[in-house]
Parts: sequence; C-alpha cells; structure tokens
Amino acid sequence: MAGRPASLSAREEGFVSRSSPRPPLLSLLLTVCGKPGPAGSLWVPRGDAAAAAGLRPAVGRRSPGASSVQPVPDRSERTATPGGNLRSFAYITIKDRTPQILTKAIDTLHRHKSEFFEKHGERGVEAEKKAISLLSKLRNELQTDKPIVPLVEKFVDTDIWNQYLEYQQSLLNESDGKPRWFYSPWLFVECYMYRRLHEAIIQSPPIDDFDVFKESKDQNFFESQESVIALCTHLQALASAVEGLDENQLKNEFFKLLQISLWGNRCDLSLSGGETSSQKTNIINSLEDLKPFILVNDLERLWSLLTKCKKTREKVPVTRVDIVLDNSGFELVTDLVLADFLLSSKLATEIHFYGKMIPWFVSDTTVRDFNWLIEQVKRSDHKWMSKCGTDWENYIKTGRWVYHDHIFWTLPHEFCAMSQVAPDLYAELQKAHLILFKGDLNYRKLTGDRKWEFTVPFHQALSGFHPAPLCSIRTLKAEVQVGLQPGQGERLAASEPGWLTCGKYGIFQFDGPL
Ligand SMILES: O=P(O)(O)OC[C@H]1O[C@](O)(CO)[C@@H](O)[C@@H]1O
Ligand SMILES: [Mn+2]
Repeated sequence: MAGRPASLSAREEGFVSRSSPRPPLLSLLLTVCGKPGPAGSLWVPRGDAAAAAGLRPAVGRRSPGASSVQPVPDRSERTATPGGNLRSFAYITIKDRTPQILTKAIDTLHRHKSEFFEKHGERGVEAEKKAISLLSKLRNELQTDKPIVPLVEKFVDTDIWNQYLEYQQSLLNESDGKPRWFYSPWLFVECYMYRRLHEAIIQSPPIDDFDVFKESKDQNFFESQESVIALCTHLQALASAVEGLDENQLKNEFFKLLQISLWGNRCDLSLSGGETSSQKTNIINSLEDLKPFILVNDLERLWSLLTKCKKTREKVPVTRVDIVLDNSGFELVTDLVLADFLLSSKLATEIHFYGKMIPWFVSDTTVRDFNWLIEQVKRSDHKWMSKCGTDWENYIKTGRWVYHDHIFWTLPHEFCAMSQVAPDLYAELQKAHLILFKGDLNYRKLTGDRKWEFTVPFHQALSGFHPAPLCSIRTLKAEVQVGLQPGQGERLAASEPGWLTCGKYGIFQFDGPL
C-alpha cells in the first residue's frame, strides 16, 4: 500500500467541523473526545472521503429508483492495495456478513420452534413468528439501504440510542435525508444492527430472553475441548509450581498466558459470519511460531507495571486488573486462565471483568455465558479442568473476581465519550491499576474506528480516554491500526493485502505512564 494520503491524516473531517445544529448531548459528545476532536475520518460501508465526512455521495452512485444497492467498486482512498481489491472491509461486512448473520439468527429461531411451543404453548410459536418477521424486515432494510430508524421499545438504552441517531442525522446536510445503512459510519451501523436484532427479540415475549447466538457460543466452547483441557492442565501445573519460580520464569509464564489470550481472540464468530471458529490445536505449542505476527509488543511494560505494584504491596495492598471481555467460548477460557494466573502469581489481587448486557457481535460474552462456561468447566470429567472451574467459582464467591454489567459496552459510542455518557463506568475503570481491552471491536472503539495513519501514537488515537493504564490485546480484524513503526504498515500491505482484517496478526498495545 502506498500509505495513507496526507489529505486523510490528522484531519477533523466529519467529526468536529460541522456547522449544522446538534442536540445538546451531541455537542457534549463532540467536546469530550478532546479539542479539537479526534483526527481522521470514519469508516463508512460505502465510504469515500465525502461519505466519511458524513456527506452523502452523489445520488448517481445509487441507481435511481433501484430497490437494492448494487455492488459498486469502493473507490475509497483506503483501497490502494496492490492486486486491486477495490472494496472496503466495512462495505463487505455490511453487504455480505451482516445479512448472513441475520439469516442464521432467523434459522436458529426456526429450529427452536418446538422448544418454544413446549415451554410457552401457542404463545411461544406466535412469538417466534413475530421475531422472525421483525428480523426479516431488518435484513431487508439493511440490504436495500433504507433509512436508519429510531428504536421503538423501552429498554434501558433506547433513549440514548435514539439520541445518537439524532446525532448521526445532525451530521448530514438537509438535502441528504436520513442516515442510511451504507452511508453511515461502519461502527455505528454494525452496532445498530445488533441492537435492532435485540429489539426484535425483546418485542417478542415470551421468548424475549432468547439469545440467538447462545448455541454457536456453546458450540465454540465444546469444539475447543482439547485445547481447554491442555490450558487448564497447564494452569494447574503452574499454580503448584508458581512459588518456586524465579523472576524470569514467572515473567516467561506471564508472557505465555498473555499470548494465549491474544490468539484466543482469533476465535470470534462475527468475522466468520457466525460460522464455527474454534481452537482445535493446543495453542501453547504454537506460541513461538506465532511471535512474528505480533506487530506491537508492549508486554514488557505490562510486566514492569505489575511487578512494581507487587513490590509496593505493603503500602498498597490491592492490585486490581480489569479485563474488558470479548468473546465467549475458547477466548473466554484463555482470559480466565490468565486471570487465575494473575492471582496465583500475586501480580494482581483482584480481577474485575466486564461483559455485554445483550447478545452482541455473535460471540461476545454475556453474564449468562460467563456463568455457563464456569459451570461447564467445573462439571468436566477431567480432573484439572474441573479443578479450574471450582477455583473460579470460589474466586467469584470470595470477591477476588468480580463481574460487572454495563449498558455502555453495547452502545455505539467510542470510548472517549465514556466519561460523559457513562461516568459511573469511567469511575469504576479508574480504580484499576491496569485495564486489558480484549478484541477487535474494543480496539475500534478505543481508536474511534478512524482512518488514522499507522504511525499515529496510540495515546493520541485514544482521544482523551485514559481512565487508567490500559492495554489492547487484539487480533486485527478491521482496517484500523495505530502506533506502528514508520514503514511497517506499508511493508505489510505490500506483502499481504489482507493483513489488517484476516485476524492473523495481533498486538499488545499499551498506554500509560512509563
Ligand atoms: O470479537 P472481536 O475481536 O471484537 O471481533 C469482531 C470483529 O468482527 C467484525 O465484526 C468483522 O466484521 C468487526 O467489526 C469486529 O471488529
Ligand atoms: Mn467479539
């Protein structure tokens, strides 16, 4: 790739330089993300520079009167890949992957019809029909690029979502009409899709607590059994040896478990359109081979931070590590194994987890998934696996592990808006000595999903979001990456056009005092 054009770097395009009036909350959102606001433009499914600025492309790009969006080459500045794939990842996601996910959700509801009948009688069947019809309507709206419509139910976050929709509307010129699926920021429409999916379910009582993704999440866990056993066995062996480890050995093990947690992030089910994506081989054996794929490696900084805390434990008895979880199934096991080790190695004394309040991006962890997985691990026939489950349950009972729910994680806002939109959550995160953000979606929200230059410092891309020292642990599955060495991104692009989105590369990217 010939690098990002200077015209797209470090500009306030599309975010702060608008003159149209905004509702008060929206103006607030613009100011909290730093003055003059995050640089770089947003990813838009049918994005070119104008669309990225929130401006509609010329009407001619859409066949007049056409009921569906025709695939057209995305001539966005980001597509200068050798070999010439002219479509952005955002476009492909909204055009292909999200309808596929909706189709799978509809199919899942169909397959549970008799279960709904057994549980709720005719009402269950009627509810299933209703949910399916709402989801089909949603799929149609998306595929035909209809306007984004407000949410209609009354859930805890309905008002804030609708305010955010107004904000998106306010970014458009009067003649542009309503925000639409293919011409709005990708992060926003992708989140909106999952929120509308949830709306379809909660509008269909008595099956309003049905998680259409539960089955796939559970399947991912079961298919990864061998790796889970290997990990639990490794963890238990480590726990019994940990006291005798010297500083270097301990550091080595810490790095190993962090890398396992990183590669666990390859198992998300949204990138694969809801298809199975589990860990079938023992990941511990692959760590050395995978090292060259770590593009940013700030592990030493995590180590020095936590060892410093450990050394001053007499003065400050609590070291708290917060983990903003991503996917359930195998990835969650890797995170819990890491969390367990942090306690047994005394690198931390308390772990706080954050999950999603509603089913999200197919495989994201909800409290139900969290509890279910621990229960499964505990009930295993395998001695060491079951020991892990018992320990984990005890950590929760004794408060060494704490699970938090917050609706902010399933809002479309980038994290620099958190201190204003969810000050209670921001205050909670401020109590941590270190926050680990798992996964790609969290990275997109940390960086605002903007077209940053690859060399922009991570600290800058966070746009004022600094609740505590933090680290993103993420495999790359979206076209945003900051903090690279000069030339690094360009070299990767030249040798591997899909490097940003294929999930093969990973980062440990830290922000905090040195
Ligand atoms: O589970 P993760 O690592 O957040 O990955 C989910 C990713 O998959 C995608 O949905 C792929 O489209 C991205 O939008 C998202 O960032
Ligand atoms: Mn996820």
